[in-house]
Amino acid sequence: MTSEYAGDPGAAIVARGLGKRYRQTWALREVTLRLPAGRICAVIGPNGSGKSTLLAMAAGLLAPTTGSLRLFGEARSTPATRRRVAYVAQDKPLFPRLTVAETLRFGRELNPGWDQAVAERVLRDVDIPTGARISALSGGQRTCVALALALGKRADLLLLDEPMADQDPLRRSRMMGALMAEAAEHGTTVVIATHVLAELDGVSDHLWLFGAGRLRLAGDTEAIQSAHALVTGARRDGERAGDRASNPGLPPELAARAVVEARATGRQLTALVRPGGTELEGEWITREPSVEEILLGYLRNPTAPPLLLDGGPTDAPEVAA
Ligand SMILES: Nc1ncnc2c1ncn2[C@@H]1O[C@H](COP(=O)(O)OP(=O)(O)OP(=O)(O)O)[C@@H](O)[C@H]1O
Repeated sequence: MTSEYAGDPGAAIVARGLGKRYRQTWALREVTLRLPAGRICAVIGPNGSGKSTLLAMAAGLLAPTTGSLRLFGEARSTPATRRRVAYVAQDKPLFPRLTVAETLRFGRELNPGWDQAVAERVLRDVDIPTGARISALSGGQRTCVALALALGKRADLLLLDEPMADQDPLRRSRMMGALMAEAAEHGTTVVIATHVLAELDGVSDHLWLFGAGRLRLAGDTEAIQSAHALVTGARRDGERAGDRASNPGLPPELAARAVVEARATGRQLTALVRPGGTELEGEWITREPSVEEILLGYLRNPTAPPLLLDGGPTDAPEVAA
């Protein structure tokens, strides 16, 4: 085992050539990424693109078919690593017969570093009475209890699979606020799978976008933003917008770049491109796109060229870890 890879404690997650196959179907293929500790990483992708599979492998609940996955430089499924990780699964399994208070007591007994005050504060923030039975809570309220359990564990890495999907807008914003405050105070790394793109701006500082089991976009959010430009201009006669990188309908100065997506609205052409090549001449207006605009561009065009800025270890062992 190479020491550089195994001893990369500055990285919360390092994956190399990671893949997961269910019978004949690959849920995830050839994923190589590195998430520095302390980051808030959003995991985006259409239904079935492999997000939950990645999180479940990181949580030590699924074994990779290929490649390796390490947390804080260590094998992901050792007891020591598991203690550093809290995972909120999509279905948020809780014991329905227990009360909220009994559920927290359970959390305290299982976790040596348990922080009762944090768990109680999260529940108070969203008005969940600790005397209520889990079976009497709504789906959204149960999610809050699952998040309180995860935060009370005081883990170094929080893996959250669509935690806000069943929250009303007010509770969603309160939960995100509580989560971000806790993460900032303790330097916790958070990996959060979500479909809610609008709420990522200013929250996540790292992004992974998956499509059909492959990583399509990965890296620091600011680096991804500065690697794209949103270009708007008037269509010329005979041009038509399409959504392929090699779009013959694009003006030559745009077609020469990596085009993520191009769309026409009336006489106007808007294209999400990667900067490079010659300066754009003529009446083009260029600006930096928002994170949401970039993600939507990649989601709308599944054939857009991938941009993988995470790098990854170069001398990592090939064995599954
Ligand atoms: N236990 C399983 N057995 C067989 N196939 C599975 C299993 N779990 C997931 N898959 C398949 O693996 C692929 C990835 O699924 P995964 O749940 O990771 O996607 P996802 O991006 O989390 O989707 P969603 O946004 O709907 O939660 C899908 O094609 C899914 O059908």
